[in-house]
Amino acid sequence: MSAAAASLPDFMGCTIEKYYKLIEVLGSGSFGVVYKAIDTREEAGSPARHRAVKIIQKAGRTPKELGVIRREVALHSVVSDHPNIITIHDALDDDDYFYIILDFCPGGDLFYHVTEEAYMNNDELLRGAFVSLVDAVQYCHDHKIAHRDLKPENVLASKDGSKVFLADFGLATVKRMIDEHGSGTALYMAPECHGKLSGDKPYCTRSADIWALGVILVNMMTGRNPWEKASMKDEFFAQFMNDPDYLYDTFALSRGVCNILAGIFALNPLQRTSLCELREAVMNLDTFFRSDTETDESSTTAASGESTVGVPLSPGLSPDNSLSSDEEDEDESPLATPEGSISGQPKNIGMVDWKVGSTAELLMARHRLEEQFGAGFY
Ligand SMILES: Nc1ncnc2c1ncn2[C@@H]1O[C@H](COP(=O)(O)OP(=O)(O)OP(=O)(O)O)[C@@H](O)[C@H]1O
Repeated sequence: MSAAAASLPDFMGCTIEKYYKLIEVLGSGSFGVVYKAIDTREEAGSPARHRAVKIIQKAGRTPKELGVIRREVALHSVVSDHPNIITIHDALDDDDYFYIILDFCPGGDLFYHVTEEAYMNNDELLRGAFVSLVDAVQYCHDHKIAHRDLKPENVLASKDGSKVFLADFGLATVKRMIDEHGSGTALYMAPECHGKLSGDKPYCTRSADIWALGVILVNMMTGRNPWEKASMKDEFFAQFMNDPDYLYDTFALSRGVCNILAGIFALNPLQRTSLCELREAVMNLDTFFRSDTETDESSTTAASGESTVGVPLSPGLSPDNSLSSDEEDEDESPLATPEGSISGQPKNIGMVDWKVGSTAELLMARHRLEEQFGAGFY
């Protein structure tokens, strides 16, 4: 049981905002507990009948931390109409809790499907799911939002793993460049996010998202991690840096996908494959996996079909996935305090103030300025 789950009362059987009856605990994370709910307005059998309700306690959080939660909901709301991003239907709060009403996703998260090896040696399932994820991230970037914590645990999936839905915008930002190092989940962080390799310089949040997609692709193809941390102190990453064939030699992957990975894992973020290029390359790829012929010709570890190469998967390693991010001090986004949202009875605090209001205006203003003066002016 997570700390959040332990400190929250049992909401089972409660009805939130007159309509959402909580019927089952789906899981808990660092900050809240997620229930399956029935929307009592919907007929039995309607796809909209089931919802997920995430409940986050306010007690013990600073105003800044509460602002981070509101920002998460606000940024998620901006992109939640994409088919591969989990939909937020409502965001409510009362004196004590936030209640975030989401699409119910019955298939668990991508981490589960990766551990079940759902995508291994299944080119079309993998291609469809991975490209959907790329599309979701592209949609975020088109709306000036970088996710910053892309990992299989933050992607929900359909039961067969063919459909994926990006979730958990807790670290998302509208900043293109950021100088906050070490924020995210180490396994998925690009070298420049750790700071050392790039001299602690500010880095591009969207390029870092692309790197994380590369690690997720390795997870989906192999059920393993390529390294624990993209740092020269990491034995596997150091091997990758010294040998361009490291991934090809380690895993039973096709030459084609290793070339794609080489573009994603470019050390220089400016040389990293763009999302458009990545999508196109994956769509045009013959196969992700090493063919028998290719395997016969190779005398590598990968050729033996060995599944203990690379780094094993380990869930939930997000030591820096913190609510107390210093980013809030300088966040340019005026999202922190939607009027009237903190006190009083549970009510709809969200979609008008947060979605159509300041966030959207800010993003649109940025978009116009970028069109006028070019990207990167801020
Ligand atoms: N929309 C949803 N539909 C179905 N299950 C969900 C949904 N959202 C979350 N869950 C389930 O609830 C669990 C907890 O989700 P939550 O977002 O609180 O935490 P997390 O992502 O595991 O952790 P953290 O917030 O610490 O990153 C998830 O692992 C998932 O199994």
